[in-house]
Amino acid sequence: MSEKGIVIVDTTLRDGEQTAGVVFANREKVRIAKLLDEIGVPQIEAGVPVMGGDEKEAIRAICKAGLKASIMGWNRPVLKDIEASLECGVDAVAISISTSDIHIKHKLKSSREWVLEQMVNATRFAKREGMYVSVNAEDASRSELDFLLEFAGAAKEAGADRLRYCDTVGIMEPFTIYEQIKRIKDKVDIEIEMHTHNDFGMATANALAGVKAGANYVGVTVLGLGERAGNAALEEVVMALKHLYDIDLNFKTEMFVEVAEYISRASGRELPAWKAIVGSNMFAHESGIHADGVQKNPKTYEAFQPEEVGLLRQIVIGKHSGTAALKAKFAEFGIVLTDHQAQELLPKIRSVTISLKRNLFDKELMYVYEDYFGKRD
Ligand SMILES: CC(=O)SCCNC(=O)CCNC(=O)[C@H](O)C(C)(C)COP(=O)(O)OP(=O)(O)OC[C@H]1O[C@@H](n2cnc3c(N)ncnc32)[C@H](O)[C@@H]1OP(=O)(O)O
Ligand SMILES: CC(C)C(=O)C(=O)O
Repeated sequence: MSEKGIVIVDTTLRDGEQTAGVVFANREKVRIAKLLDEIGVPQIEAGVPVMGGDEKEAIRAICKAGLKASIMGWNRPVLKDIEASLECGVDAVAISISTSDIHIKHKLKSSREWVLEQMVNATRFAKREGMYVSVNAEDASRSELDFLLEFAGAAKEAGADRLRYCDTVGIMEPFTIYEQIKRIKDKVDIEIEMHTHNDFGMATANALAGVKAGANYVGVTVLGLGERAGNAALEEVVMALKHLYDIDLNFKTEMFVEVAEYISRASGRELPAWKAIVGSNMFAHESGIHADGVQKNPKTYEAFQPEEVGLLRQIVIGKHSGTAALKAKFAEFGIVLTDHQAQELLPKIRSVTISLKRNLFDKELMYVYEDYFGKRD
């Protein structure tokens, strides 16, 4: 594990907004930045200043909002990009260029030498302007390692503060990414940020593997929003660091659901019930054995306490419920079911849930009870 503290870099406002079809209104961008700042994000990548217009205005407004967080603008290693960032008032710039031959040849239609030259010149320029500089190796995971090392070394020499290792198309897995990050850390004395995409569902695991290998910055987005299958999710990385790696970044995690719901609304993207950490099913228990266990001790089927992320525990009565859940549910209505009554009621409830193809609401449960045992006094 890295000896340096782990720093979260949230890019919901840049890579998150690059999700095909997503647009945040300017006031939403500012509100999101304030929320991220409030929960404890130390660095916010606010967008792409060279786009101009609304984007530039929103970034400028975020810079003027008096936040504690560092505000970063994303740039190509191009003078007009960096000048646009400076005009917004950011204190940090991402200077991004591809290091893989596939990108260099087919996208940039250029050479490795050109890539190095652009990156070095842009980094020197940004440093002269007093910026914190993160040099981004786009498509690092498909780059030849020797060239990536040369790029990292040149970035360091030009004054870069860190290297952002980008698994741009999300093709890495944790064991390989661990080896790669370790190699870079062994060869070049530079801090590393993990920027991982989720094309194979491994963005969070890959980010954590990078941390284990010595990376100490982790790029994330709320809900894992981002290009294609998205990025490593803020809520997953922070909670995994806390509970699996014992690294508590002191985030206001109890606001995670509020923030996730806001981003979901602002992006027009669903917050799935089964979403790790913040989905409404995280602490909903239907299966009889689970509901029974959780009532005896929540730790039996919960990784952490629901309040820690702003959720509540729920016992759901459905097809897979058992008698312990039924008794607990009816106790909430002030009805004490005997073991015998619970056993009699269970098959009736099960058959209603099957015919409705869903769990039962409280009122429906009472109707089944009254149909069977008669109306309560
Ligand atoms: C992996 C990532 O997430 S990278 C970040 C991607 N984000 C975005 O693209 C969102 C914001 N982008 C934009 O608003 C626009 O694409 C702009 C303003 C950056 C550029 O717009 P345009 O000038 O119209 O160019 P367009 O988008 O069509 O094409 C991109 C150009 O940038 C070049 N380019 C791409 N990456 C880089 C780079 N890192 N460094 C230098 N040039 C680059 C491409 O080769 C292409 O140049 P060409 O027109 O000479 O072939
Ligand atoms: C440009 C970088 C930072 C990126 O978003 C990626 O490679 O996925």
